[in-house]
Amino acid sequence: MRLLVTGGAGYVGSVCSAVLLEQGHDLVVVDDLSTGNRDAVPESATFVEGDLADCAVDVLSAGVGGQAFDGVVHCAARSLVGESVVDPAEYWHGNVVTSLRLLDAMRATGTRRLVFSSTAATYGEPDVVPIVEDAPTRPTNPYGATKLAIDHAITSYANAYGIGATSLRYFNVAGAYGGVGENRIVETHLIPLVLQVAMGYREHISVFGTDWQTRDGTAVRDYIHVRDLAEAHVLALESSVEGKHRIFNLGSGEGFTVREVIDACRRVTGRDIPVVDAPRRAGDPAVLIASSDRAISELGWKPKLTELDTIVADAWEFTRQLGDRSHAART
Ligand SMILES: NC(=O)c1ccc[n+]([C@@H]2O[C@H](COP(=O)([O-])OP(=O)(O)OC[C@H]3O[C@@H](n4cnc5c(N)ncnc54)[C@H](O)[C@@H]3O)[C@@H](O)[C@H]2O)c1
Ligand SMILES: O=c1ccn([C@@H]2O[C@H](COP(=O)(O)OP(=O)(O)O[C@H]3O[C@H](CO)[C@H](O)[C@H](O)[C@H]3O)[C@@H](O)[C@H]2O)c(=O)[nH]1
Repeated sequence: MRLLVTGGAGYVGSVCSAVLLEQGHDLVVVDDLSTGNRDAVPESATFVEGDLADCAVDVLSAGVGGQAFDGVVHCAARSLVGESVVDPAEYWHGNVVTSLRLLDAMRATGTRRLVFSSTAATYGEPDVVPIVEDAPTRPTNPYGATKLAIDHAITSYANAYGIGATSLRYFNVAGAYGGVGENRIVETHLIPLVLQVAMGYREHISVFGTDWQTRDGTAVRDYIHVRDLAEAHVLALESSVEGKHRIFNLGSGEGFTVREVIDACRRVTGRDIPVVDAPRRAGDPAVLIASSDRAISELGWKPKLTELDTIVADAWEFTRQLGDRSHAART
């Protein structure tokens, strides 16, 4: 297929691009490099630097390479929970308006397949874990609200205009693949931050909240390897059904506390990782664990790299290889 990957210079988008290229697809990547890295885009993809909100129609109208597109993998977004609380306009415009422009461009150009990076943040604080796709959606921050709004728009566009769409609700993505991993200018995610401590770029890791109702008082998350995640995108594109919007949760189905993740990082790196207990972070739910049963049965998805130590080991390998070239080493 000839595919457009939005946000393909970002963490998830660049790994998805690498895996789609391995499967023989032809790719154009659009990214404004607001949080992505140009060198994360695979060499064999055509790269267009620009804001998707401005260039979606031009790119999809066969503006690059002169050929129509079969589908879009839409990863581009603003995705920092805390920032979305402080600056929601950036999120409603950057995520919702931009995605509507993309949907309109798909409609105008007859582009039939869409895979969208949705999130566990659409559910908010769950009543029951593991979380199934029919669980109530009550996002606790503007980031999750914008992603839910886009999911609703996609449902309407799919039903009315015949797009075959899939929203993949990722839980906590981690690990690395093909030389690409987490290397953001502003890093807020637990595993890359802990590994930065192991590298000596930070003095300690802060544990946000030690009084949650969990086995050790710290918050529980479901970590999914980015390689397994990318595979779900391939399956979703291949099985797309015109006029239908499907939603799938993607996680490993097992929850780990913040302290358990730090212990895994100590095991894998063999390094000292000092910890400082800190207050809860605004907007954080206590426990998020996915039920991925629907993706397994309907998409035929088979996550293979589900061990936490494997996920951390791949992230560590990437972090070490990147070394002084990382944003963390330079700040
Ligand atoms: N990382 C996670 O744990 C996680 C979990 C759930 C959902 N998601 C979603 O997955 C997607 C990718 O996340 P990520 O962790 O790779 O983030 P990221 O910040 O590494 O990647 C996002 C990319 O999109 C680009 N971008 C943003 N706005 C753009 C625009 N208007 N035009 C063009 N490019 C634009 C950025 O430059 C960046 O390269 C996001 O949609 C995010 O909401 C991520
Ligand atoms: O320095 C830190 C960073 C994080 N945490 C804790 O570690 C856990 C995981 O935090 P992350 O920031 O790594 O990930 P989140 O669970 O906040 O969010 C991620 O997963 C969500 C879905 O589960 C959303 O999709 C979101 O986009 C994505 O960043 C949370 O309890 C957080 O409070 C710390 O204790 N210290």
